[in-house]
Amino acid sequence: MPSHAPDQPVPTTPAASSAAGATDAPADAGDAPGATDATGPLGRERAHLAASRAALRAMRQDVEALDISDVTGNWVNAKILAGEIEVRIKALADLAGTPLFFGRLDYLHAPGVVAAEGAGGESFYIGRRHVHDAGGDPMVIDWRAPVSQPFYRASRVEPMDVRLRRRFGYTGGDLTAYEDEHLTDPAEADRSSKLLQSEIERPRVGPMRDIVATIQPEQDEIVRAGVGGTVCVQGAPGTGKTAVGLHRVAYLLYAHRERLARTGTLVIGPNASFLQYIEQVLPALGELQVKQATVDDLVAHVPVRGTDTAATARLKGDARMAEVLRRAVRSGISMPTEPVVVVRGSRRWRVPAYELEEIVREMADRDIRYGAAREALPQRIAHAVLVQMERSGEAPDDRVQDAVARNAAVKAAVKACWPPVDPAKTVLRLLSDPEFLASCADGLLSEQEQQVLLWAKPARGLASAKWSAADAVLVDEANDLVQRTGSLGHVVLDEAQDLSPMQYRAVGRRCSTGSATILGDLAQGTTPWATGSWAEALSHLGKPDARVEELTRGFRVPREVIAYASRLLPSIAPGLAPATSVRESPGALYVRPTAEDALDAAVVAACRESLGHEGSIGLIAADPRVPALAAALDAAGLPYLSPGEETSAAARLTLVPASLAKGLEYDYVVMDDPAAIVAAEPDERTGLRRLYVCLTRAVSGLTVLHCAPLPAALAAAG
Ligand SMILES: Nc1ncnc2c1ncn2[C@@H]1O[C@H](COP(=O)(O)OP(=O)(O)OP(=O)(O)O)[C@@H](O)[C@H]1O
Repeated sequence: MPSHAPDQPVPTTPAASSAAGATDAPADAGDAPGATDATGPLGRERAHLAASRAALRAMRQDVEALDISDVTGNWVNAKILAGEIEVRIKALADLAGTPLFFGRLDYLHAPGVVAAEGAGGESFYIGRRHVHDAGGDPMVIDWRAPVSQPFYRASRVEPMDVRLRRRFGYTGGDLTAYEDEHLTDPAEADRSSKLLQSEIERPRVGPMRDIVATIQPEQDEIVRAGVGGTVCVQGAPGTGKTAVGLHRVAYLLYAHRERLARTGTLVIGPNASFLQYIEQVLPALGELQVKQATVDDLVAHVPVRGTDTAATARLKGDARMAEVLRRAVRSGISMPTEPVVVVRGSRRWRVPAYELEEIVREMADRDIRYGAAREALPQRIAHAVLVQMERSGEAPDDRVQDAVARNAAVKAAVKACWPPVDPAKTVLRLLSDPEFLASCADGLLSEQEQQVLLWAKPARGLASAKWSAADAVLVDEANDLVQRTGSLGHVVLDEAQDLSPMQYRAVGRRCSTGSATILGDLAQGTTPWATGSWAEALSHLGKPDARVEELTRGFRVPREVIAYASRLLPSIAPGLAPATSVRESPGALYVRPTAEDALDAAVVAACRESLGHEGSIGLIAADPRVPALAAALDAAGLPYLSPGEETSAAARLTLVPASLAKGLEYDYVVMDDPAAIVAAEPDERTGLRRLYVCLTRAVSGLTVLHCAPLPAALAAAG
């Protein structure tokens, strides 16, 4: 694949930079290739970039100039329209430093036209958003459009009617290089892309960025999977799961904008600092409306002030709790023993107990929410009264039925046989009242398990209850039993391996009529209830038929580092294959034993050393070690950030507690004592998994400092 950089050095081999660009002017340039910047192929591409920028500015000015005073009849409509215009103006903002296009496709034939002798192919520039000129002709095509797809998928084996695929290289905001592939030219050798490689190897600073210019074919298959189906992606660290999930939302919003704008989309991540790390990816792709939340945010019906032991939390997250809660919510249902007598004027209407029982039993047998059944019952009883009225020659209408449904006797009967339920109070009672719990858990939970569930100090009321995070999930389930939770159009669930069955259910009801993208790595499961298989997780989510895909090519972790971390795999996830690394640099890996009293100083020295390199530095340590290391950094005068705070060229060092490292990445990682990271977890397997997560955060280099012996798997061989 030839690369070109007529005016500036780019990361290509001398052989690669010598040729084809000069003979391969853009298809629309018409004249012969020129030698100078302004008239040569690069010059013409730059001219197209400048013209596209101007066109985008004009598009934005057109929207800004819109006068809506005449078209909106009322204040509310005007507000809504003004809001939409504001969103559009923001989406059209030409983000400084973000290239407007990153690729070009020259088709052999006009898309959609059957091959015809001499038919002129069209040329398309592929970018982050659609740009058109004053006449409406496209200057840049959105990467999500069907016509852009071959940019990601076409190959020599299947060129997809593409004659030329061109990738552009930028330095800052300037177009400085391009690289061509002539997919139908049998004489051209297949070579890996230098621009792609340099993008992958690029040092990391700041929040996560989009990968729209370099999405790989196996990733693109997932990104463009249909909106109707749920996709589950198992992938080793750094294989691009998060990136793929975010680009998939952007793709779906493009392909099904109206439907998803109505139903909504949501990205669920493990914690607030992770969400901060990824929050700029979708806006950079022009998508400003996607909500982000943690699972805890979704179920925040009660204030969480308490904690559970691992055993209690695991049991509260067990799928059997769903049935315990169902019984608890419905525990008040009882069969009527008295008739209902409705007095209207001089007449009394009597619905006998056996008829009421039939109505209640039918409601109880039907799969409708407790609250919906409660609302329907008065109408059903009123209907029974109306039938009697009709039989006796009256002709009651709907208003009469409504009046009967509101009658005090009917209300009292409903209250007695189908009492109102407060979800939080129901859970509170379950966790505080041994007899109530025993009656709801009969045959489901052993006596011992019931003991584990009960609060040591029963709560007196909602205000004093010390709810834990797992309790809040139970309240969410109870809520849904009473009133159906609204479903969004699409939900992306990242780091999905860590959820409990009850948490999967909570996420599942938020996409019950939509679809989901489930992303995770079984080897990175660090909760006591982490899932053992995707089939199990998907069935709890209510999506048992989801397609499971695997990504194995790692874009983050260099070869030597991933090989070192993968030594842990046989003990933490025996079935999983280690990831490969597409990074060319093997990475720097140092493992340094240190005396215990010299550890802090050695860590500070390693941070200083790493700061000598370009890019971000993450100092990862067991949570209990963080205060001591913070003090050591302070004493050494090394400023540092917390996870979630944005790294910049000026502030590049982040002190990361091991529990927050998941999903993040740093150019250089300094790891404090691995044994302490393992020891901070409730059991060894979880500890080794946490260590695996921490070891796989490095993009360019990893320095491990240890005073305690390394875990056996790491110390062994190599
Ligand atoms: N096609 C690609 N081109 C360039 N960079 C990529 C590509 N795919 C992934 N990356 C980069 O690789 C890094 C890892 O990606 P990401 O965080 O999405 O991986 P992950 O599988 O979610 O990792 P983890 O399991 O650790 O959470 C990111 O910096 C991402 O931008």
